[in-house]
Amino acid sequence: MVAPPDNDVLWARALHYSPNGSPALQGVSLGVREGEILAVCGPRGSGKSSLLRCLSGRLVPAEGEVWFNSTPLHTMDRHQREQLRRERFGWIGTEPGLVPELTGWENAALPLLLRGAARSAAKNAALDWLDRLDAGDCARRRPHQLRQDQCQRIAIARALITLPPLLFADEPTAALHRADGNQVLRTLTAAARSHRITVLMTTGDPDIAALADRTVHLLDGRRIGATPFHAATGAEGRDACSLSV
Ligand SMILES: Nc1ncnc2c1ncn2[C@@H]1O[C@H](COP(=O)(O)OP(=O)(O)OP(=O)(O)O)[C@@H](O)[C@H]1O
Repeated sequence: MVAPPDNDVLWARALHYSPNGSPALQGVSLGVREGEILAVCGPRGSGKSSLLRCLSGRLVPAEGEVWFNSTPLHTMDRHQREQLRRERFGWIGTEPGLVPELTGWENAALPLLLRGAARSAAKNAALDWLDRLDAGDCARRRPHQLRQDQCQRIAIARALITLPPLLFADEPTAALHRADGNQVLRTLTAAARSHRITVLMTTGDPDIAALADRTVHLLDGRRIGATPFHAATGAEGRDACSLSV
C-alpha cells in the first residue's frame, strides 16, 4: 500500500467500480486538499455519483485505494466505515431526504440530537444555520409545507451543523430551479470556506462548478483532465491537483 501525500485530506488511487458489469469507474485517481472546494463534472452516466460514493465510503470499489488523511477506507470493515462517515463526513444528496414528521429545525438538528446534544443547544445551532442559509422561516414548519429549495436548505444545514471536516454533495442543486440552485450553492460554499470545510461536489452544470476552487472532469468513468478554476482571472483559483490519472 502506498502512503497518501501529506497535503491531501482525501486521496484516491486507481478506483475501479463496475456494478452489475457496467464499468462506472475505470481507474480514477484524485487528491483533495484541506479546505478545498472541488467540483467533479461530467455528463450523465460519466461516473460522478459512483466516484463520490466510493470516496465517502458508501461504496467499496472493486479495485483501488481511498485514504482520508492517514486512514485507509478501502481496508475498513462496514462498521468502521459507517462510524467514520457518521463522525467525520457530511453528505448532501440531490433529494433533501428530510424526516416528514419533524419540523425544519428538528431535521437540521438531527445529527446533534443523535449525538446526545441537549435539545436547547441543538435547537439554537439549527436556528443559527437555518438563518445563515436563508431558511429561518422554515424552522417551525414540516417538509410538506415547504418548497423544494427550502427543504434542500434544511438538508444543507443538517450536513453543516456538525462542522464535518469533509462534506460530500452529490448534485446538490440538480432538483432546484436554476436561480435557487445557484444561490443555495453560493451560501453553501461561503459557509464551507468560513469554517474551512473541505467540499467535494458533483455537478453537470458549469455555473455551479464555477463556484469551486478546482474542477475535475469525468467521461465514461475516466478522468479527462484537471483545470485549476479561475485560472484566467486568478480570483479564487488554487494550485492544480497534486495527482493526475
Ligand atoms: N447500481 C448500479 N447498477 C448498474 N449500473 C450502475 C449502477 N450505478 C451506476 N451504474 C452505471 O454506471 C455508470 C455511471 O453512473 P453514475 O450514476 O455514477 O454516473 P453520474 O455521472 O453520476 O450520472 P447521473 O448524472 O445520471 O447521476 C452509468 O452507466 C450507470 O448506469
